[in-house]
Amino acid sequence: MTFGLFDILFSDKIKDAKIIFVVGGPGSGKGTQCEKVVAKYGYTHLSSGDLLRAEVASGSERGKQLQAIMQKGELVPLDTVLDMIKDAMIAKADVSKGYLIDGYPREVKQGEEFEKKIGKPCLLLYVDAKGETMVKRLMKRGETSGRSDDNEETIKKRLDLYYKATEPVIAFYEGRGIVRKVDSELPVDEVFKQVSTAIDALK
Ligand SMILES: Nc1ncnc2c1ncn2[C@H]1C[C@H](O)[C@@H](COP(=O)(O)OP(=O)(O)OP(=O)(O)O)O1
Ligand SMILES: Nc1ncnc2c1ncn2[C@H]1C[C@H](O)[C@@H](COP(=O)(O)O)O1
Ligand SMILES: [Mg+2]
Repeated sequence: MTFGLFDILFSDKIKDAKIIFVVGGPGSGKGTQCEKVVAKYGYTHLSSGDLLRAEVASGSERGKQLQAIMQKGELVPLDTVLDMIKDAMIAKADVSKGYLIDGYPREVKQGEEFEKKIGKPCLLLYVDAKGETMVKRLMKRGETSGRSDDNEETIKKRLDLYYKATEPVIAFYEGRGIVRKVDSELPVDEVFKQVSTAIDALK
């Protein structure tokens, strides 16, 4: 991997910005909590899923390929999603004091590559809910979301993949001591109190 002048300038610009990974199962409430963090703390919310859906909505050839993968509940290639996140971070580097990286890393390798190319997270917010709760929430959300992956078959695949590929991410960062778990079985505002406690504790 080579670093150019541009990468050095980017690293310098974001050196004081907090990077928070927001990890949890599909429908656990990551996006819901991130919106509240944006409102209270003014951080920049970057959801990897939202970035990918924007590419799909653009109608590009790449978007068509991504849609086929997401429809099946599978993960898109690491480089694609990391490049999108990095570009979105660069676009906000002058104004952002903190980044919420929602839905990333989905596997340990994604976390390692992020740290090589962008920087280290200071916190991993683990948004925890039971499998049955997540399925219920997504089935309900699917009535209005328009998301092609909010259907019974794809929800099951997304959940299986979460347990297999993403839960090890939490164990990986627990080893670093930066994981804070919030109980997303509780009402949204109660969950947010726990989220706020974790963010307020950051130096
Ligand atoms: N604590 C909560 N209690 C009840 N409903 C909740 C709670 N948090 C979120 N929801 C609802 C809002 C949505 O309709 C649905 C999923 O929440 P959302 O924030 O979109 O999850 P998510 O971002 O983790 O899902 P995905 O991984 O699919 O993007 O559940
Ligand atoms: N970090 C990611 N790596 C690979 N694929 C991803 C990532 N984030 C989102 N995706 C794909 C696969 C997911 O099923 C869909 C929807 O993501 P969501 O976080 O539920 O909005 O996008
Ligand atoms: Mg979401």
